[in-house]
Amino acid sequence: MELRLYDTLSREKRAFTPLDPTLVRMYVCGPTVYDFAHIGNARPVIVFDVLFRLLRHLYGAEHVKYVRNITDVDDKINDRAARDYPGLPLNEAIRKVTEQTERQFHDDVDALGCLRPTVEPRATEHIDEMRAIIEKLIAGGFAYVEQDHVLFSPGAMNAANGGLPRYGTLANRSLDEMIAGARVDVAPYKRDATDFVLWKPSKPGEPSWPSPGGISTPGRPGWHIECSAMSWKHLGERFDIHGGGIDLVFPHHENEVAQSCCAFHTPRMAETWMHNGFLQVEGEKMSKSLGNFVTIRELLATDKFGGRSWPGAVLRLTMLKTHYRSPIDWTAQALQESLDNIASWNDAVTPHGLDEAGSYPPPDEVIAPLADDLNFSRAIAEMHQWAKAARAGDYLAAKKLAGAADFLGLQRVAWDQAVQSCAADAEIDDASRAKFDALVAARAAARASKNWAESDRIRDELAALGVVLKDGKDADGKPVTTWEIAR
Ligand SMILES: Nc1ncnc2c1ncn2[C@@H]1O[C@H](COP(=O)(O)OP(=O)(O)OP(=O)(O)O)[C@@H](O)[C@H]1O
Ligand SMILES: [Zn+2]
Repeated sequence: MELRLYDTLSREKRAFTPLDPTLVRMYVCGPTVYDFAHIGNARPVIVFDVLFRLLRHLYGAEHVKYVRNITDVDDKINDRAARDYPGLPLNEAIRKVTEQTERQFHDDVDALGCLRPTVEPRATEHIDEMRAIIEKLIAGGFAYVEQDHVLFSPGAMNAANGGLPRYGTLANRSLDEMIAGARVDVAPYKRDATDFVLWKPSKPGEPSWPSPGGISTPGRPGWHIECSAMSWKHLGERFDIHGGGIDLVFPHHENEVAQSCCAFHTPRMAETWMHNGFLQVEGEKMSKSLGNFVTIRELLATDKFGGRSWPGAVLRLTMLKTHYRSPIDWTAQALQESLDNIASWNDAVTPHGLDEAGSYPPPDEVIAPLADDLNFSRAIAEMHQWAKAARAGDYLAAKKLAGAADFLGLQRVAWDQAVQSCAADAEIDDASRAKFDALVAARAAARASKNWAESDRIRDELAALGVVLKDGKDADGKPVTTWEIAR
């Protein structure tokens, strides 16, 4: 079966041909480990997990290598470590934060039915490779040392002749435009506004390593060089697929391409670039900085979103109902629908006595849409058809439904329990009720004083709790706003 994938670089869906069919190589940018992952962060993990499963199916499980890194060096990690463990030396505190966050991340994505990647490299274990790439870039005239920093020069890359891609191609931006649009207050160690950091000095007490480029003081790597180094170490100079969220296209992936292609004198880093769309709340990207996020853990184990906890299979199915490149609006109503789907699938397969832990083969009717740039919703539409037939007594349809669910990682073993635990409509407790009432009142006050920004902020905060606002009229016909759990 032909696999077709959309490539961000060429902006088209193309037939996928691995560089080496005996080892298909995929790299996906992983989490920065300083806090619980939110459900937006789970989207690339789930999307590329399905692709990993598909590649294993098409090429053989032992012929696919999936690398997803762990970024364990970052300012946000340092800040969190200093805040949470003020009594400990910073390096020890950092280790505590990163080890604990990595464990939490694994528990969470395991619960979402994701397979572990073949390799999960940590940035701090690849500093030698980062230094080696930086030395190559300096030697090639693509990078320079200034005030104990090493900077990459996109201008030098585009001035070089022969065989290199032009900087800006992946993001579809021209360097000239970027220069024109650059802010005026450029850091003093940069020759050009578009130059980016490969290596920087560490502050006292921060993690540090011997620096490249003849710099005598110890330092630490920039973020982009980490992925060039880890993909090189585990997949080589060129590999098949590089993935991540759409927000990573620029600057992160653009800079990875620049570093890797200039260091290894190659025209491409990855043959296919794939990016998932945003998971959104009320039309905005779910993100830590906007504060409109709900963690995977909260969804699985608390009633923070939509007034009840949600089984991993329900979260996963909800994620798979939307094409991976389209935005998803994350609502309690969508989760409730997925829960209903799983309940009805459970009813459809249970009478046929299929082995719940057994892995039935995925039907071609599911592989075919997935091989067409991961068309999840067409695959799920097939599952609904089989459920209908299975309910009417069709054993083969039940087996196909089970096979599709197993292939998609929808954890059939947990269906029965999931359905039971969610059967009773969760009661909204008094504390939540009081909190929602207070937020609605605060929003009304903000609107009365024409503070629209605050009123929008509160609406978003409620949306992130799975609560929607309802405009209505009171007994005297005056407009009032009430709330309800989105269902
Ligand atoms: N709302 C979202 N929808 C889809 N993917 C997302 C979303 N937010 C982050 N990602 C993806 O999650 C992965 C981990 O990213 P990272 O650890 O940098 O999170 P982040 O972008 O810092 O989160 P935040 O945006 O909340 O600050 C990346 O592939 C990123 O593209
Ligand atoms: Zn990366």
